[in-house]
Amino acid sequence: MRLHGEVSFDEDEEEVVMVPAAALSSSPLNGGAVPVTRLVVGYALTKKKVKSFLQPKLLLLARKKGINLVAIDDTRPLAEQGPFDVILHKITSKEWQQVLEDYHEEHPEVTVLDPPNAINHLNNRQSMLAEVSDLNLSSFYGEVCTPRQLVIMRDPSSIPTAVAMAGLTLPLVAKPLVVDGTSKSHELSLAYDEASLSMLDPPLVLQEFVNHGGILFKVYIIGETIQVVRRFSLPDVNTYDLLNNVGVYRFPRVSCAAASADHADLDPHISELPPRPLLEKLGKELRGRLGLRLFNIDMIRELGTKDRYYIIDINYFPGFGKMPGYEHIFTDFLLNLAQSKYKKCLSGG
Ligand SMILES: Nc1ncnc2c1ncn2[C@@H]1O[C@H](COP(=O)(O)OP(=O)(O)OP(=O)(O)O)[C@@H](O)[C@H]1O
Ligand SMILES: O=P(O)(O)O[C@H]1[C@H](O)[C@@H](O)[C@H](OP(=O)(O)O)[C@@H](OP(=O)(O)O)[C@H]1O
Ligand SMILES: [Mg+2]
Ligand SMILES: [Mg+2]
Repeated sequence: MRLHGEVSFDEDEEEVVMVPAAALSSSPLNGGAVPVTRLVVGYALTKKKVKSFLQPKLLLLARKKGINLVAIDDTRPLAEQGPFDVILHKITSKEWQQVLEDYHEEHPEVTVLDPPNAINHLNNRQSMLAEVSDLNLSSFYGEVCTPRQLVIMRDPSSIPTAVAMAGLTLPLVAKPLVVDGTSKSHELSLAYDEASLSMLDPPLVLQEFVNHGGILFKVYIIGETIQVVRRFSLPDVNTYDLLNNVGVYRFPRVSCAAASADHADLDPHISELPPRPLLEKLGKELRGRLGLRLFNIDMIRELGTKDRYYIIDINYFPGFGKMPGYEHIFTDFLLNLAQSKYKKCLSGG
C-alpha cells in the first residue's frame, strides 16, 4: 500500500493524523509537528451517485480526517491519475471493468471497492439472491429465505404456462432481470392474474409477493458496520384484492428516502426490527460469500410470523446518503481499511 503511516484518532475533534513510518521510528507521537499524509480515494461514480453520496457533510468530514476524495477522469488512462490508496466505483460498463482489472493487476496495493466480478453478481436479480438460498441462520433468532421466483428470458406469450408449471402463487412481482443503475431497471410491476402475465416484457424475474404489513427493513453494510432502517413498502394483498383485480400494475420506486417509516406510529408486531444477532450473522455471511463490503439488503418479515424473513433485493453501493450518520461510518471505514493494511505491512503480511 502507498500509505506508510499509522492512523491515529483524536476523539474530540474527529481529526486523523497519519504519521509516516520513518517519523514513527525516530520521534514520539506526542512531540513536535507531525507530518500529515493523506489517504487518497479515487472515485468513479455516475453524476447521480456523486450528488447523492458526496454530500457536503461527507466531503467536510473526509477533509478533516485527512481523506482526499478525487474524481477519476474516465477520458484519461487510470495509470496517469492517482496514485490512489483506494478506488471507489459504481460504473457497470464492461469497458470500465476491464480498465479497473488491468489497473489492479499493475497496482495490487490499491484497494478496489469492490472487485467488479463480485459486483456483477448483484447486477442480475437471479444471481443476486443465489447466496441467500444456502444460508442457514435458524439458530440466530430467525429464518431467512428468498421468495420463490422464475426467470423469463423471452417470449411473453409463454409466461402463463411457465408460471403454472413452476407452481408459483399469484400475485407476482415482475422485476427487470438486469440491474444496471438505470431507472428502467427499477420499473417493477405487480401481476394479479395469470392471463395478463403475457403483457410483461422479458427478460425479467417473476417473484412471489409476500405479505409483510407494508414495512421493509433496509440493512446497510459498510465493511463491518451494519445499520438498519424501516421504509414504507407495498401494502398487503388480500383475497378480496386478488379476486377483484386483474392486469398488471406498474408501481413507482417505493423504497426511497421520502418513505422512511422510522418515526411512524406502527403496530409493533410489524415495525419491530429484525434481531441484532440475526443481522450481524447475515451481514457477515453475505459479506464473505459475495466478496463485497458496500451493499444493502432489503428484507421483509412475513405477515403473521415472528421470525420468518425474506430477502427480496440486494444492492451494490446503494443510496448511503440516505443512511443516518453515513458520513461518520464511511470515513471511519476508509480509515480502518488503511490502518489494517498498514498493520499487515508492518507484520510483513
Ligand atoms: N417479493 C416481494 N414481496 C413483497 N413486496 C415486494 C417483493 N419484491 C419487491 N417488493 C416491494 O417492491 C419494492 C421494490 O422491489 P425491489 O427492492 O426488488 O426493487 P429495486 O428497484 O431493486 O429497489 P431498490 O431501489 O431498493 O434498488 C420493495 O422495496 C418492496 O416494497
Ligand atoms: O438506498 P436504497 O433505498 O436501497 O436505494 C438505492 C438503490 O438501491 C440503488 O440501486 C441506487 O443507486 P443506482 O441508481 O446507482 O443504482 C441508489 O441511488 P442513489 O445513490 O442516487 O440514491 C438508491 O436509489
Ligand atoms: Mg430494493
Ligand atoms: Mg435493488
